[in-house]
Amino acid sequence: MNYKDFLKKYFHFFTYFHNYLGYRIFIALISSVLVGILDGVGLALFIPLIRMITGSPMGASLSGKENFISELVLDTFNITPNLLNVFMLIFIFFCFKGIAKFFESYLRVVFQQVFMRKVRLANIDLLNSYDFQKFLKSDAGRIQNTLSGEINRLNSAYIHYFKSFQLGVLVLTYIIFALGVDWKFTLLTVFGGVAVNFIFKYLYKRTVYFSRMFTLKTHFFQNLLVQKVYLFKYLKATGLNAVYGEKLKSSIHDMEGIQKKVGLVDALLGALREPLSIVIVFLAVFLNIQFFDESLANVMLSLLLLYRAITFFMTMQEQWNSFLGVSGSLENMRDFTKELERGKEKNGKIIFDTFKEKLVFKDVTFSFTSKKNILSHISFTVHKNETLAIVGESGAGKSTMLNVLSGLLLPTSGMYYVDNIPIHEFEAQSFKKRIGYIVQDATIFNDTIYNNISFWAPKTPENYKRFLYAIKKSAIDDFILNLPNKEDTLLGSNGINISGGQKQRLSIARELFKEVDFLLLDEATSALDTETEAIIRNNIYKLKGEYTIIIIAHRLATIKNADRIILMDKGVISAIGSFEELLQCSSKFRKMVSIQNL
Ligand SMILES: Nc1ncnc2c1ncn2[C@@H]1O[C@H](COP(=O)(O)OP(=O)(O)OP(=O)(O)O)[C@@H](O)[C@H]1O
Repeated sequence: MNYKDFLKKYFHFFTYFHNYLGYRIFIALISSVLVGILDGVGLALFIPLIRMITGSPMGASLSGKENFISELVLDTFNITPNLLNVFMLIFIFFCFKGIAKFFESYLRVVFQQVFMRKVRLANIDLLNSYDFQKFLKSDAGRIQNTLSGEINRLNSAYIHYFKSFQLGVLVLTYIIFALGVDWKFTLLTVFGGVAVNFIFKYLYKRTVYFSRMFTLKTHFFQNLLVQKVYLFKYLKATGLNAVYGEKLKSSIHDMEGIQKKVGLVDALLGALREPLSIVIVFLAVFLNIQFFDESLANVMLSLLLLYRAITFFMTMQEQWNSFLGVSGSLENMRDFTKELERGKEKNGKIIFDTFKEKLVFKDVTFSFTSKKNILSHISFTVHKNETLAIVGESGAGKSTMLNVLSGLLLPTSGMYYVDNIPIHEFEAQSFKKRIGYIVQDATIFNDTIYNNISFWAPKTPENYKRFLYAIKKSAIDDFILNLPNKEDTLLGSNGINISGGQKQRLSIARELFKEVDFLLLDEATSALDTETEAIIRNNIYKLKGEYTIIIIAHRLATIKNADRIILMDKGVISAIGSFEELLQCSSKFRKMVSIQNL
């Protein structure tokens, strides 16, 4: 077993931090050990000091092994044990401890920031490259919660974990010192401590369980909250706001209930700790005097050292329980990251520069599950700058086809070629950059019109020229340039509200601002009134021949001027051709046309 496997098996929390912090974790640990040693040695030097000041019988017995630390230090540095020298030595040790403590505390904060940054950046990168199909199955509340609230709990987990570790080092240091003074008494006390820890183990387990439950409950709450904001209008308009609000409130009560339970366990641990420690120490003192016949002076000295060890041990337990209380977030984050890693989209190596010739579907089948094909054996070709429309009944597979065309979904079988190269051989991002995607719900960001369209591109003369081109092509230029603040007008919840048609034109402008080869429109104009729809439709057709356009629309008027139309029926192509050709060859199409009075 190599050291990584060993760490993984016995120190999985440690391994998690180690994955992000690497060598830094050892620097942090060494600095903790140093603080512990300097503190312990500094304190041990008080023993000769007490002896010198009091000359007490307790001090008199403190020579030889009982005094091993101070003897060692005095011998090593060849120092005459007088009051001033010992005092100076103690002072120097505590100064060194101060310096070590400073570095230890500072490094803890620095490494904590490094850890949080690395976790955040790694997960955001992974989310960027998360496969769309996997995303469809994921829980939006969980994603949101993990990357916001849960990440703060992870921060607390880091702090508590390392504090526990540092305190553990101090406990060990004092136990070693106490062992040097009176090993029998120390061992008895340590065994007692270990025995009591078994009682605490059950309580620790409960804390871990509640921590996991809390994470799950917060995912659920976030999910409800996201939907509450997203569906606000619908919920408000239908009076369902109150009912939905009750769900949210009940979720808040659930979270509160769990946190109260964590608090209860924590309070129990806190309350039990001191009485149990007293019992252990008392028993150890009793056994020691009764059976080992050690002098009370030695016991008292070990007790002094053990008192410090016990104090640190109790604080360590508190920190550890606080760590366990948030450890659910660590497990959640680890699982979340693994899930994102597993769900990484397939990525080829070929950089897609620009579209040259044709898109070819060759016997493409797509299914979400093995049970049902959503697209079955589809074959067709789209030539550069052609305008292709896809029509068909609801659920026929039109959006799925567009998702495959855009590379969001990969064929389950068959092959999709772009300029004769299989789609999965392209570097995904470079292909997707060449796509303009316009959907029914126009996407508007809370920012200025310029930023909404340029996607935060700097306002250089070149970009501004492109901006003017985009707003002109999408027929929104008059509206924007007549606003008091023109393109600097704020949109969205922080700015002005604009109509559905204006939003749609803005989102078309955003796609035209980008240098794209393809314009994919999925029911982009179906939410608009006929007049606005006609305006946008004309604008889109003005782009004919400049872009390769693929349109899904239920309104057949929208697609009348397309070069070719694909009629989908239950996942297969029922007919393909121009509007007139389909009228000739497809009774289904004729029926659709007559229903829409075209
Ligand atoms: N994420 C998914 N998981 C499983 N099945 C899905 C998923 N998305 C869509 N489907 C199924 O795929 C089929 C085709 O859906 P698709 O959205 O492509 O149809 P469509 O023709 O665009 O319909 P509409 O006109 O109503 O938008 C439907 O039966 C749908 O239930």
